[in-house]
Amino acid sequence: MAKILISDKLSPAAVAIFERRGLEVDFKPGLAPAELRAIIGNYDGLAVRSATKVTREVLDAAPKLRVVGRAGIGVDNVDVTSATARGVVVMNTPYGNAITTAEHAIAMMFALARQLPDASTSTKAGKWEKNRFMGVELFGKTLGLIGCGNIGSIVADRAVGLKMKVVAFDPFLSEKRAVELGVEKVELEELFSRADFLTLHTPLTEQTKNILSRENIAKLRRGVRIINCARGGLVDEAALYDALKSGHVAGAALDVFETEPATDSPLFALENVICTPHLGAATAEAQENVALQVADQMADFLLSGAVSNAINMPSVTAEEAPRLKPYMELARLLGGMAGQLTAAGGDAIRAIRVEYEGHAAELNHKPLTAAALAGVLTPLMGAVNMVNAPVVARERGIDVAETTHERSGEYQTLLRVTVRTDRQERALEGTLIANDKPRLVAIKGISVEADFAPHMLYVTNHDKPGFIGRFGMVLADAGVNIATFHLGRAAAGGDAICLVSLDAPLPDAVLAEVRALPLVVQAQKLAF
Ligand SMILES: NC(=O)c1ccc[n+]([C@@H]2O[C@H](COP(=O)([O-])OP(=O)(O)OC[C@H]3O[C@@H](n4cnc5c(N)ncnc54)[C@H](O)[C@@H]3O)[C@@H](O)[C@H]2O)c1
Ligand SMILES: O=C(O)[C@H](O)COP(=O)(O)O
Repeated sequence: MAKILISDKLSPAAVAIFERRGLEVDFKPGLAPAELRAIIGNYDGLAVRSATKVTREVLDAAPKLRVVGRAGIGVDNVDVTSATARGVVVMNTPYGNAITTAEHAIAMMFALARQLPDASTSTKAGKWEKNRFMGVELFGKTLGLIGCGNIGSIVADRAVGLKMKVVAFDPFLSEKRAVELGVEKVELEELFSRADFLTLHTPLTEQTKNILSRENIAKLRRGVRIINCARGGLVDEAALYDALKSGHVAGAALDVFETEPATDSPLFALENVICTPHLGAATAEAQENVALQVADQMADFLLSGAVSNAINMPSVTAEEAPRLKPYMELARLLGGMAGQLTAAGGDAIRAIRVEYEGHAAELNHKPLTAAALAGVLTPLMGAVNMVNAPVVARERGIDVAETTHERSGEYQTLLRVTVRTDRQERALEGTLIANDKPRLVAIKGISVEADFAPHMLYVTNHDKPGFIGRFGMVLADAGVNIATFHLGRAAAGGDAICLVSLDAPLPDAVLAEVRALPLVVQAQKLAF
């Protein structure tokens, strides 16, 4: 039974889902990094929020780990590159806390406009400072939105409802979508010069890091108020401090910080700064949403292979997972055979092409191609799986192509995996028999129908009398039992193929004898 570790404070709903889905789950929020490293080796799945740092060291200590589920949006606490390299799927819940976070940004904007936290503190202290807390209206003001994805769009919608003008900078926002949202798409410089309020809703990336740098803060309209409910690191905190002190920035509301937990910061001393401890997603509704969603996604993946909201793998819906399963196996086996034969030749792979014909052409072929790549690359590079295979192929400079052919030939459904090296091109074709049983149907264009078996021997030879008898005798003399025997040839007297399945692995000495037989061109053991 697959085992899950929950290492952050997820809603108990997640535990209930895992248990209902028949998975073993340990709920251990607040583990120190060393404690996490000490136990992570026992788990197939790790569910986190933002507190757990899923570093390379954690992943190194997790040989069984297949999936990291982030109950939330930002995955900057997960080393996705290392996870991908180790074949671990990383998934998040991209919508579950978006409304809640957008509402927090709007709440922060109101709080800034009316200085609510300080006004509340002062009133509770028995002061009645009616003149001290003069606010500003939001009506008619311009809100500058940096990042207009899920959360930014919801913020825009609410701001439009408040009769604000919204200008947005987001390189991936289309004009059409901007019109639908009622926002004006602008360049960053224009946003800087127009915004009365500025709110950030981008992930933290190389491009967005310090997007509000000292230089950019200086370009902002005097008296601007800044809201950051996205990520610390988007704003240069030292520069913000100076701009708040000088009055260039009238106020800032920060939910996120360069270093978290943020327990000490010069910004805390400023009156015109409002801070919350990364509470953007902290509502009962959002936490229930993300916990349920991440638990279901992780359980789907571990139990059926369905993949949703993965950062590093193509999606497979729960409906298509059972249909794709036998095709994944076929793709893996064809790729595995091509990989073993190529590895034996010792040549570097230049290109891999995966073709889909007939029924196979109608399938979601991205995960199938990933399975075929994993099959090809594993014999050459060790543990490669569907998650890391596309990256491994890209890193090795291997061209990967996918082609679909709607027409079907002799078979109603067919996969063809072709591996090209500098010396040769080798294509393997396979189909599914009775809908789910993988069968090899051709090698290098030569028809040869065979089931895949754990131990096989592949021989290419010249099609001349005498080969089959001598070959059979070598195996018989060595006490090697042939389970199935399949022959194919390009033309009478031409290139021929012999594929046998064996009850046990072929001893190397016997393989050497087969290779030494007259008419044999190549002989190679295969294992599946
Ligand atoms: N405070 C919290 O508790 C909390 C909660 C949820 C999410 N978040 C943060 O909010 C961020 C946004 O979440 P989302 O769901 O809207 O993500 P999203 O992916 O839907 O939207 C992000 C948007 O940023 C845009 N973008 C990327 N690079 C940009 C750049 N250089 N300049 C301008 N725009 C750029 C993208 O095009 C995209 O539209 C997340 O990455 C997460 O870090 C924080
Ligand atoms: O990216 C997110 O979803 C938010 O930052 C929420 O983080 P949290 O789950 O730690 O509250």
